[in-house]
Amino acid sequence: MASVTASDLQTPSHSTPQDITKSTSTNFPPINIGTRRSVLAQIQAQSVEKALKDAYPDRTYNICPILVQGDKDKITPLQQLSQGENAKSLWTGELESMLEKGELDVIVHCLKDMPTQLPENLALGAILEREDPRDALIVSPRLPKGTTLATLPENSTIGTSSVRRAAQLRRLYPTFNFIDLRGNVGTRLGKLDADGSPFTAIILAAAGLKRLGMEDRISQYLSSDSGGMLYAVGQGALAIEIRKNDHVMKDMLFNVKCERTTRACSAERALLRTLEGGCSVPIGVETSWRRWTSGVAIGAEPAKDYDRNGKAIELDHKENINDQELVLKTVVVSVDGKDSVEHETARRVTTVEEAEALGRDVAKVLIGNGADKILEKISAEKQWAAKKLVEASGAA
Ligand SMILES: NCc1[nH]cc(CCC(=O)O)c1CC(=O)O
Repeated sequence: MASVTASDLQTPSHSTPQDITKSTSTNFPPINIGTRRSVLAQIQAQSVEKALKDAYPDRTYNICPILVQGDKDKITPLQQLSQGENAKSLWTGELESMLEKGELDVIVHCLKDMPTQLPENLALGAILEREDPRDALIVSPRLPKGTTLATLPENSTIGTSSVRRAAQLRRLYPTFNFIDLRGNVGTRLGKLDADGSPFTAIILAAAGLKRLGMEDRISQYLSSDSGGMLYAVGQGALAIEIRKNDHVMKDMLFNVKCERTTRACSAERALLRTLEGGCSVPIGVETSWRRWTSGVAIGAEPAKDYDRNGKAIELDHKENINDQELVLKTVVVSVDGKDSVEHETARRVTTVEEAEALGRDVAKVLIGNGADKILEKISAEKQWAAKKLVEASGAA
């Protein structure tokens, strides 16, 4: 069988999915979807497979769960594992080299875990519709259901390995203590629930729990108007990584991506890129859309995707996204929670480029208001820790 090249399949953007798959569909090899091995990762890969299948029912798909380095080593502390050179390759190295070699056609990621800079020959192919982006509070079974951050005991011990979550919580609740907690969702819940557990509560992304059907464990959804916590850049959204020169896949993904999520997350990622923050930097964001007419935003409250109980509110997708403006709330917090800079702004963004410009502009405002000093201090401390680590391993 002659191999199908990208130029054979170049189709005008107005073409329907059938135009691409029609007649020659049986000649196409399956689309190999790479993912990590955890249950959650595989559920996420299945939702990407479903999105692709809905748009291209004639193609065949093959989910390939891969055991990656970061999942093999569960003993070395995360921050140590992800120092310097290892930082990028730890979770994505194996998958990306398989994608480069053509053994995979797409990789499914949580957008939150994707670096803002990708390897030269790979690209972010699409961002899918966002699941609930908020953080969630899960309390010990020894506490009453419905316990909130505000009603937790004063000296509660919170399990999280996220610097962003801990920093924001330290700022709001200076009496809380924090213990590192890693592993997949099941492991973390197990550690919270165990007899003699040191944890009063843990924080997890609502998205992961919802995908696993475990949202009944959520005691409080955290947001700017409930709990005062902002989420991580890209949280709750799935991203598809492809080869940069794979124009066939690029065209296919055009019918799979969510424009609303793509614009919001593009603003968030441009902000992060400009602030040069990795996943370990305490930057919180919250994005939403609200109606915009001729320069006048209607309604003081931004349109919410989810109500206070985490129930999805129907977004009117017939409403033109270009008649809305993107509201971007941001916070940068020092690790000890003592210093913070916040900024909120709204702007109509009709393209991804405009969304990115919004993110960069907000980053500049944050820097101007003192975020640079907070981030410099964090990066100096990180370099110090890395140096100590090298010294310690040299001595061993
Ligand atoms: N860093 C781990 C990670 N990466 C993405 C998610 C949540 C799911 C998502 O954001 O789509 C999680 C777990 C967590 O933060 O609780």
